Amino acid sequence: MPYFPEDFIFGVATASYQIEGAWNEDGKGESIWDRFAHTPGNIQDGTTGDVACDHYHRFEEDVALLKELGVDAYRFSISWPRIFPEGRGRVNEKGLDFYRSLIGKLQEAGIKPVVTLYHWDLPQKLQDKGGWENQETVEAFAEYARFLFQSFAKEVFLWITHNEPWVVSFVGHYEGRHAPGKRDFKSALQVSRNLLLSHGLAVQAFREEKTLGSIGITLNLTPVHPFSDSEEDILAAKRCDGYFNRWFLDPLFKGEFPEDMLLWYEKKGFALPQLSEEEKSLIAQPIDFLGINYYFRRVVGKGEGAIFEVEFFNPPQSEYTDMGWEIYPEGLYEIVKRVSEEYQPEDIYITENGIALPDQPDSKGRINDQRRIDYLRSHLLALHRAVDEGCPVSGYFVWSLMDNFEWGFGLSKRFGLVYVDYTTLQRIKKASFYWYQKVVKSKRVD
Ligand SMILES: CO[C@H](O)c1c[n+]2c([nH]1)[C@H](O)[C@@H](O)[C@H](O)[C@H]2CO
Repeated sequence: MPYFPEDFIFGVATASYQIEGAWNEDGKGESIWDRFAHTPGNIQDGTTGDVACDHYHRFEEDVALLKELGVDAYRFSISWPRIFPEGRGRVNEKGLDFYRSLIGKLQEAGIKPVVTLYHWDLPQKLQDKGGWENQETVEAFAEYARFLFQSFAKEVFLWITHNEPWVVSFVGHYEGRHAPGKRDFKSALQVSRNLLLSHGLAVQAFREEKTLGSIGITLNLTPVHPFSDSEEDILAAKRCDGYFNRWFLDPLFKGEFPEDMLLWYEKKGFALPQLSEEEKSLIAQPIDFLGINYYFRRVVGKGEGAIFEVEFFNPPQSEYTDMGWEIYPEGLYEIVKRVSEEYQPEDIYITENGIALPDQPDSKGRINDQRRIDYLRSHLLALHRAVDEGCPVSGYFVWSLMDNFEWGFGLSKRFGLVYVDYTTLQRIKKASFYWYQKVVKSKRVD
C-alpha cells in the first residue's frame, strides 16, 4: 500500500465566487463574475453565484465539515471586491472581518489556511477601466496583495497569487466563455503579460512585508500527446504544449516567453511587445512552490483553422467525466515529472484534482460516488509514483470540498466530496468524503 510521507499535506479546495454567495452583502463590490452571470445567455443553466453554497453565512458549518474530514489544510480564495469594493482605496471592513473569522475558525480546528489571492472575481470597477489589459489593474493587484499580507502576516500557510492565469487570459479574453467574455487574442496575450507582472509585484511585496508562510502561483497544466507519430501531429502537439503549458512556465522559471510561440503568434499577426530585462526578472523571481491543477490530458493532431491549426481528439477507449474530460491518471505523473525535471520548482502542491459526476442522493439520502473514489485513488497512486521517484511534491488538494457554482456550467456540475442541495442548502457527505477521510488520516491510498 503506498504511503505518503508523514508530513505530506492533504487538503481540499474551493473559490470565493463559487461558494460564498452574498454577492452584494455587507459592502461587497460587484465582481466581473457577478456581471457575467447576471448577463442572460452566459451561464448554461441560467443560475448565478448570488447564493451558490451560501458559505458566507454557513462558513462555521463548513469548517466543521473540514474538521470532520480531518484535512491538514484548506485552500480557499479571497474575493477582491469584498475587501476593496472599487478595486483599490476604500477598505470594506465587514469583508475583511469575514476572512478574519474564517481563518480564525480554521486555526481553532487545526487546519492550515491556504489563500488564493485571485480566483477570477475581479472588481467590476477595474474592469470598467480595462481590467487586466490595463496597467492600473496590475498596480491595484499589488496593493491588494500587500494589504492582505499585512492583514494576515502570520496566519497563512501558503499564498497563491493567481489561480490559472491561462484560463483568465484565454478563456476570459479569447474564447469568451468566462468573464469578462472577450474574444480578442491580442487582449488575451496582453492580459497574460499583465497577470505575470502582477504576480511578480505581489511576490516582491510578500518578501518586503516579511510575511510568514510560502508564496507561489497555480497553473493548470495538461500533458499534450500527438494523435499520431506524423511530423505534423507532433508539431501540433508542441504548439499546444506551448499554448497551454510553456506560455506561463517559461516566463516564471526561465524569465522568457517561449520563442517558438512568440514566433508563431507574430506569424499570425499577434506580435507581443518584448519584456524588458527588469520585467523578466520581476516575473521570474524565485517562488517557494508551484501549484499545479491537473484534471486531464489533451490528444491533438494537425487541424485547419483557428490560430493553432490543431484538432482535438477524444480517445474512444477512455472514460470521460461529466465535463467531458478524459480520465487519464498517468497524466498527473507525467506533468509532475516533466515540471520537476525541466523547471526545477522549489516545491510542488497539487492545488486541484477532481471529477464532476451527476451525483444524486438515493432513496435513503446517500450518495455512493464510487467513480469519484476510483478517480481520486488512481490519481493519488500516479502522484505517489512521482513522489517515490523523488519529485518535490508536498501536498494534494481535492477539487472540491463541496459542490459549487461551476462557472459557465452554473450549478449543474458537481465536483464535491460533499453534496449541496441548492434548494435547502443542506450539505450531504458523499461516500468519497469518508474514503478521503481515511486517506488523510492514514496517509495511505488503498
Ligand atoms: C480545465 O481544468 C482546469 O484546470 C480547471 C478545473 N477547475 C478549475 N480549473 C478552476 O480552478 C476551478 O474553479 C473549477 O471549478 C475546476 C473544475 O472545473
